[in-house]
Amino acid sequence: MTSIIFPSYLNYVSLLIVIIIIYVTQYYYRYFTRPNPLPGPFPLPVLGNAHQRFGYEHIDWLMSLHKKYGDMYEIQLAGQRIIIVARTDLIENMNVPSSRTKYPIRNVITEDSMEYMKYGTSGAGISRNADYKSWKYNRQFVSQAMMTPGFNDKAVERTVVLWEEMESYWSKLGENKEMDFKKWMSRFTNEIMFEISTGVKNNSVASYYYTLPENNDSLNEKEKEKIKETEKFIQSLETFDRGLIYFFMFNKFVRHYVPFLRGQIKDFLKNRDYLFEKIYTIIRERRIEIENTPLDQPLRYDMLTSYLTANTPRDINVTKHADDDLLKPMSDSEVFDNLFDSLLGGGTMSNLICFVIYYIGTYPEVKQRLQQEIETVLGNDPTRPITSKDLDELKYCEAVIKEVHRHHPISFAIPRVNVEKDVVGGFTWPENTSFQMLYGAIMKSENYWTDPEKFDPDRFYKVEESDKYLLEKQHMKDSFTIWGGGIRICPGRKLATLELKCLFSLIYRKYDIEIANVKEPFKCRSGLLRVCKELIVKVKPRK
Ligand code: HEM
Repeated sequence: MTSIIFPSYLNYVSLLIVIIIIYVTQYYYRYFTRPNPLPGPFPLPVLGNAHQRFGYEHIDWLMSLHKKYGDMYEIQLAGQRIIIVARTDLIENMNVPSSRTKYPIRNVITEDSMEYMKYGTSGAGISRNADYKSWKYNRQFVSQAMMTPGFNDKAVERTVVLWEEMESYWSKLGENKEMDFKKWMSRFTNEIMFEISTGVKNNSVASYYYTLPENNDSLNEKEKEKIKETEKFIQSLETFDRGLIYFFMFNKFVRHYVPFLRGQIKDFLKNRDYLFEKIYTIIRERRIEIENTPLDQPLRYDMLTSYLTANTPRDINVTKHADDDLLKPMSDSEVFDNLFDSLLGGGTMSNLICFVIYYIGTYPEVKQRLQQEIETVLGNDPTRPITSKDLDELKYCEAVIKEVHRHHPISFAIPRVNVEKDVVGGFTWPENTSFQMLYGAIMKSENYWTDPEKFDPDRFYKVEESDKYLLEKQHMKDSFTIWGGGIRICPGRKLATLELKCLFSLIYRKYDIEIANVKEPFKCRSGLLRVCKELIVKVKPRK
C-alpha cells in the first residue's frame, strides 16, 4: 500500500517543485528584462515588496525608500509595478487640468482592488472609475451639486446647528472631561456628509454621546438598539478604509491562503458586505420614496435624489447636457459609488480636523493668531451668525490648514495611470503604467521649501508681502497639494475647506482645546491614507 502511495506522492512533490521553479524563473526573467529598470527594493515572487513593509506605516515605508533610492524608484505590490515619483518636473504631466491629459485615471482597476470595492459593475462612480466617459458622466453630478446656489451657505448653516447640538453634549460632560476628539469628529463629519448627500439626518453625534457609558442608562431598549446600529455604521466605514491597503498590497493568492492575513481579509470582506448592504438600503428606500411622491409635488434637493432622478422624467438637475453620452439615467452601481464617495470624504475631513487641532494645541502662538483673526472677522460676540463669505476671509486659518497638511499629509502618495505613452524622468513609459506622486516627500523637499521641517503657517499667508519664502512662492503650485490636481482634483475641496474653517471658528471663538498628552507621539496610522487613531483632549471655555 505504502509503496503505491509513496511514488505518486513523490510525483506530486516533483511536479510542484517544477511548477515553482518555472514560476520563479519566469518571474525573475520578467523582472530583469523589464523596460526602464529603476532602483528599488528587490522583490520576491508572489509577495513583490509587500513583506518589506512589515513594521512600517505605509507613508514611513515609502519615505524610507525615497531616502534610499531617490526621487524616482519602483516597487511591486499585488503583482503591479508602481513607479514612485517625488520631484515636480516628474509629475507635471500628471496634473494637467485638461481632458487631453495623458493621465485621466488614478488606478488600473485590478481584480485585487475590485474584490474589495466592487458593487455591481466595476469602477462605476467617480473615485474608482477608470473609464473616462463614465467618470465624466458621474463627476458632473457631484460638481453640479456643489455649485447649486446656496449650497455653501446651507452647508455652513447645517454645521452650526450640528455644532450647537454637539456643544450641548460637551457641556453635559463637563469641562474637565477628557474625550477622544477623533471619535467626535468622525461622527460630526459623517452626520454632515450624510445629510448633505441624502437629505436626512442619521444622528451620529447623538448616538455617540449616548454610547458613552455614563449616558447610556437614560435610554430605552429600542433607542439603544438604534444607536448601536448608527455606531456600527460609522465604525464599518472606518474599518472599510483600514482594509483598503490590504487589497493594494497583496495579491489574491496571499490574501486567501496566508494564515492570519486570511482571517483579517475575511473580516474586512464581512464588514464590506454589511456596509454595502446598509448603503444600498438607503438608496432603495429613497427610490421608493421618490416613486411614491405624487408628480405634482416637488422632490427635495439632495445629492442622492439628484443621482436617482438624473435623466428621468423626474429629473431635479438643472444643468442639461447636449452630449449624448451624458444623457442616460444613472445605474445602481453608479448611484452607490457616488454616495459612497461622499461618505468616505466625510471620514477624510475628520482626520484633517484632528491633525489641525493637534498642531494648534502644540503651537500656542499659532492658536493666538488664529483666535485674533476669528475675532477680527466675526467680532467678539460668540453667537454672531457665520456665513460662507466670512469664512472666505479667514486667510490665516487657511494657511494653518495648509501648513498642517504639508507636515502631516493625508494623501501622501496620489496615484496616476497614463493612457498614452509618456516620457517621465528621461524614460518612455508604455500606456497603463502605474505612478504614484509622492507628495509626502515633495512637500518636505529642500528644493522647494525654506527650512522644510519648520512648522510655520506664514509660508502660506500673504506670501506676496515677504521674501522669506520666495522659493515656495515660485513652486507652490507644483510642490504642494491637499486636494490632488488636474481633472481628478477633489470635487469636495470647497465644501471641506468651508467645513473646516467653520468648525475651527466655532470652536476657537469660545474654547481652548488642550491636548492631553502633548509629550506623547501623535497617534496616527497610515494605509493608503494617513488617519488619526486617537486624539485625547480637554475642551475648556476661553477665559
Ligand atoms: C479634508 C477632506 C478631503 C481631502 C483631504 C480630500 C482629498 C482628496 C484627494 C487628494 C483626492 C485625489 C485627487 C487626485 O487624484 O488628484 C480626492 C478625490 C476625491 N474626493 Fe476628496 N478630499 C476630501 C474631502 C472630500 C469630500 C467632503 C468629498 C465629498 C464630495 C470628496 C470627494 C472626492 C471624490 C469624489 C474624489 C474623486 C475625484 C475624481 O476621481 O474625479 N472629498 N480627494
